[in-house]
Amino acid sequence: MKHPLNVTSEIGELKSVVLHRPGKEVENLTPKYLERLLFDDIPYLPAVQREHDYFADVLRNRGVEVLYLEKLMEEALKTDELHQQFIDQVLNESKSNLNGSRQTVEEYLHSFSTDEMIRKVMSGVLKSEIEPEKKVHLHELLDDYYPFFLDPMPNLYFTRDPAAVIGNGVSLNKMCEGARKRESLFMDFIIKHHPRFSQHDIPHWYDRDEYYPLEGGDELVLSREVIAIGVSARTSAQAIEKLAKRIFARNGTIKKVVAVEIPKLRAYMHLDTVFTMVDHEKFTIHHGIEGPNGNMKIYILEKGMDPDTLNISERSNLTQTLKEVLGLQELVLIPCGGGHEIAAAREQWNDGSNTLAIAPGVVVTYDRNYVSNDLLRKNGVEVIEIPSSELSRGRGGPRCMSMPIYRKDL
Ligand SMILES: NC(=[NH2+])NCCC[C@H](N)C(=O)O
Repeated sequence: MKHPLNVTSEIGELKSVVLHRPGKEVENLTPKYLERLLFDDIPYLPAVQREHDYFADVLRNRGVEVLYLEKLMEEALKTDELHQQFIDQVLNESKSNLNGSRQTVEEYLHSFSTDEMIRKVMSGVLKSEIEPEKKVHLHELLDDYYPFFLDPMPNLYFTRDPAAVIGNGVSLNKMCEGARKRESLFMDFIIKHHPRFSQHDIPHWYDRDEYYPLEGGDELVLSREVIAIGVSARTSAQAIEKLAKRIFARNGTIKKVVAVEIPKLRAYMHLDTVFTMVDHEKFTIHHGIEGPNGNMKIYILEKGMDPDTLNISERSNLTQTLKEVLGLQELVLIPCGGGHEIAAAREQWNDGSNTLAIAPGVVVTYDRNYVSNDLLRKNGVEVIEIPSSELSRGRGGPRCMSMPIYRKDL
């Protein structure tokens, strides 16, 4: 039986991808909770869905199999036992908001069919949804002025982050921000229980119950031998070490993990917001991540003498390091917004460097980043633009909105 996961590069022809179409969860955003829920504005639901459908159609038209997170999840929860197990886990991980109403919320979730229950968990449960007569305890009756029993998960359409496929294994991520911690539950259940995956040997390079945070936007598969991981606002050095050791212990093809430190800023939250691969020797970059003279802190991790050690060596120049680890003579870095002081900052904020490669030299990008898109074309890249007025409000681009599970080997 063919293994269901295969990602040995960022640019190999994309065959299967997991997306999430934004749903009611984005309508549960209000100004008061925007910052905590990691949004800068409230997307208009019909428009954000139209844009997302356009994105999915672009992929399908290019022969990519588009899988939806909630559909996979519904297919995974086939028994009553799994249904119950999922509800239990969601409630356990949402404990602080339940206000003593665990049983009430549990009964409420059980009143839905599996697909509706999954959508409910994603969109959040408002206290006002549950009939007052079901509230029996004083603390339930008292208003604590917080509207949710279960917080909405508006960032779910960024399927890149909670889990990432590397080789034929998965990194089930420990999300850094409270607002996103529960998101990785879905892929965890899918990998364990969906028939497409459950029959296979799928190594876990990381797990969601680890202590140190690691997010998929920081994980880039540069080649069969090399992965790059951002040391960022969301991903810690300790997590990178742990993942590297697990990967090396498996003795597969990956020999190097390149840790790239980037400034810990909201605008640059993950490595893929400032750096993505578009072709064998072409990358987008936002120069704001480089220090004076283009210097950066880059470390190459390799297998040490015994399973518990790593050899770590330092580098300072991104171009040189990429040439070295990828064995390239030439390398082109395509600057976001052409490196112009205003255009670069504006387009980076709207994910101008965040490209999703669907084949070598073919990328999907947001239409609004026209300076970056023109420059990509001038560098011989085929650029497929998608509408982005609403999608971009969540601060993520086409790469963030996709979780490739199968790419053709280069
Ligand atoms: N891979 C990415 N760059 N993802 C972007 C995620 C954006 C999301 N609002 C967050 O703050 O987490």
